[in-house]
Amino acid sequence: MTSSMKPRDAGSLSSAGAKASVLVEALPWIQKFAGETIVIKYGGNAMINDELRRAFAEDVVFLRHVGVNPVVVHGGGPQINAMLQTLGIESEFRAGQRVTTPEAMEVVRMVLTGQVGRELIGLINSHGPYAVGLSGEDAALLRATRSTVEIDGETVDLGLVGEVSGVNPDAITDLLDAGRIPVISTIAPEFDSTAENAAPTGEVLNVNADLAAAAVASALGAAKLVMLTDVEGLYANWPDKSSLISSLSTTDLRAMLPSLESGMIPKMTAALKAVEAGVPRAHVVDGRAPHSMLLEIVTTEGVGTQIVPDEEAA
Ligand SMILES: Nc1ncnc2c1ncn2[C@@H]1O[C@H](COP(=O)(O)OP(=O)(O)O)[C@@H](O)[C@H]1O
Ligand SMILES: CC(=O)N[C@@H](CCC(=O)OP(=O)(O)O)C(=O)O
Repeated sequence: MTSSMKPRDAGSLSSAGAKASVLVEALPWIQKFAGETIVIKYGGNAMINDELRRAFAEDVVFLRHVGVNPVVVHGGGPQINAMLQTLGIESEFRAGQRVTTPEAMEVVRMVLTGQVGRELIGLINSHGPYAVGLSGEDAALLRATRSTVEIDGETVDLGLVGEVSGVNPDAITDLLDAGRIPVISTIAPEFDSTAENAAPTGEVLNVNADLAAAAVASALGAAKLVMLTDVEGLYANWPDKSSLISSLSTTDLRAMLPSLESGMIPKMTAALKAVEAGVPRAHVVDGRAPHSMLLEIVTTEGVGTQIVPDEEAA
């Protein structure tokens, strides 16, 4: 060999074959979802380290480059907890949602829109001018009414917590049409009723990010809702790790809902609402594994738990 010749190691052809088969397997899925909108909920518990956050940003940009319209809805529960703790503000969760006082609300808004959202936007935009941050307050994106939860047959007040009562999809589709990637923080102005002509009260409400993502996915007619979290998916007998469910119908999920705990309550309620509103698939995937979201979308096997309409589960 001369000095300009570089040796190729013997195994490189077979490893190239394996890489090519991954790409070829992705092709029908890329074709299926090209031109479609996929709503990706990035949970605060899945943003564990820089490597994972960077991998998430790469996946989102990958999807955009193969013609999919990704819409990111982010959480930030642990990040809000850390800031509340620093400021010495107490906060508790009921049925997986934060009881939100006016004092806590200011922190929720600051952390979600000023910290967590900003960081994601920066990571995505290290690949090009794609991400634009929106809160539910921007361009009348979200409307919300006060939300309560039922615990043991009792109605529990959550304070300044909202459920989405309306979505203005134009605020998102205008950005998608311009080739951008919307990154949504789930703060929403309060309206005094769900009616179209309802008046804003002047308050802003804290909306659970899973539930907001489901409302956004339904309003956009998304092809999928993918929720990244810190477990492999939904376990039938939590915390028994051998009981991971790969697929279940909306009827089976509805039956399971009363037995669910903590963060899985809003997450599975969101999945159910999205699929019942016509989103063909909702998925929960493990955000602690790099590129899990992309694997879910572009591989045949998929990962995590998927929720499908009853007629497809049969
Ligand atoms: N049946 C279940 N299967 C999986 N996780 C469950 C289940 N029941 C409760 N959980 C809890 O739900 C958590 C995920 O919800 P949450 O903490 O709100 O995540 P995120 O911040 O990603 O929205 C898991 O970490 C787990 O502790
Ligand atoms: C009402 C309510 O609980 N809001 C959530 C909003 C953030 C969120 O949902 O974050 P994760 O997706 O990381 O859990 C909260 O205050 O923590």
